[in-house]
Amino acid sequence: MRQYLDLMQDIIDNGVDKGDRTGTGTRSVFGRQLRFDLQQGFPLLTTKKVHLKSIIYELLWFLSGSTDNTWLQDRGVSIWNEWALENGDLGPVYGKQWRSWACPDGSTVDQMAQLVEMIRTKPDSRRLIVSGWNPADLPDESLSPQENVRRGKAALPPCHTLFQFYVAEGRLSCQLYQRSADYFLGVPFNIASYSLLTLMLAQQCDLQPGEFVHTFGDVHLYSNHLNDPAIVAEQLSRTPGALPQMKLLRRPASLFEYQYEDFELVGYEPQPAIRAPIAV
Ligand SMILES: Nc1nc(=O)c2c([nH]1)NC[C@@H]1CN(c3ccc(C(=O)N[C@@H](CCC(=O)O)C(=O)O)cc3)CN21
Ligand SMILES: O=c1ccn([C@H]2C[C@H](O)[C@@H](COP(=O)(O)O)O2)c(=O)[nH]1
Repeated sequence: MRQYLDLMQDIIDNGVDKGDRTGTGTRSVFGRQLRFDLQQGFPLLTTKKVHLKSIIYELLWFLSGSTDNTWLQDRGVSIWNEWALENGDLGPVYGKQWRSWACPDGSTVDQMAQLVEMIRTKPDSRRLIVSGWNPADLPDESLSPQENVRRGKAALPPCHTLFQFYVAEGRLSCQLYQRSADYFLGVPFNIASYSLLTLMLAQQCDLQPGEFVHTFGDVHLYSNHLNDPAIVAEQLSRTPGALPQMKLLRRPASLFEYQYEDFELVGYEPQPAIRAPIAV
């Protein structure tokens, strides 16, 4: 995961200091890419301990089509708490767009089910795409996440906006376009989440995993992470270790039937966790 630290240094060296929606302030660059060969191990950061349980449950939550934060809270995952209404509602976020995108005629599109079917039947297709970006459901940036949810909009617009798959020589690769990336807190989660999704889809479609290509729009370090020597500087002072392996212990009947217990991470020996405040 040397490339993760290299892009962190790139943001520090080449970034521009800007204000942002949360009022925290960021240093950012625009347009970057990381690549991970999924045959070389599972790309979970080793230079800090990453809480994989939250990542797995969040992905299973997206795949279930839920947009209710209480599903996560019931499983001990608190990463979406700051954006939800008291009843757990987050508005039409990822789960809704992935599994039941609303059409003007009242019908819905299950983009994930269609994706599995397309990879199986038309692996050479150049249309193996899922979009979370639905302009009809976008929040008003001048209102709080909760106020947007009350008005039927998403709490946040999707950060991982669009992803595409590619099949060649029996391998399945995934490229994500992430429009906005909290490099210290969000990105380690996003890398692991999409890598895991690619492993699951490969298993479901009888393919081997290929590459995860992570393309960024606005990739930023929040100034409170950057200016705290115990956060970004500490991360950069550490040397990456060997990557762990992710084992899928069972082949469920569909993409939508995986359970937390189906995943086993082997050989993860991270350095200690680094706590950081989240910008809301
Ligand atoms: N500013 C910001 N950054 C994000 O990454 C982000 C948002 N907002 N809003 C929506 C979701 C929520 N995500 C989050 C939220 C919290 C953590 C976080 O605090 N991570 C801790 C561990 C927390 C845990 O797993 O319980 C970490 O040290 O990685 C990570 C991603 C990703 N997204
Ligand atoms: O999966 C995620 C979700 C969110 N983020 C970050 C990126 C930004 O720092 C904020 C979202 O704020 P916007 O003003 O909507 O861009 O959350 C992430 O990195 N990964």
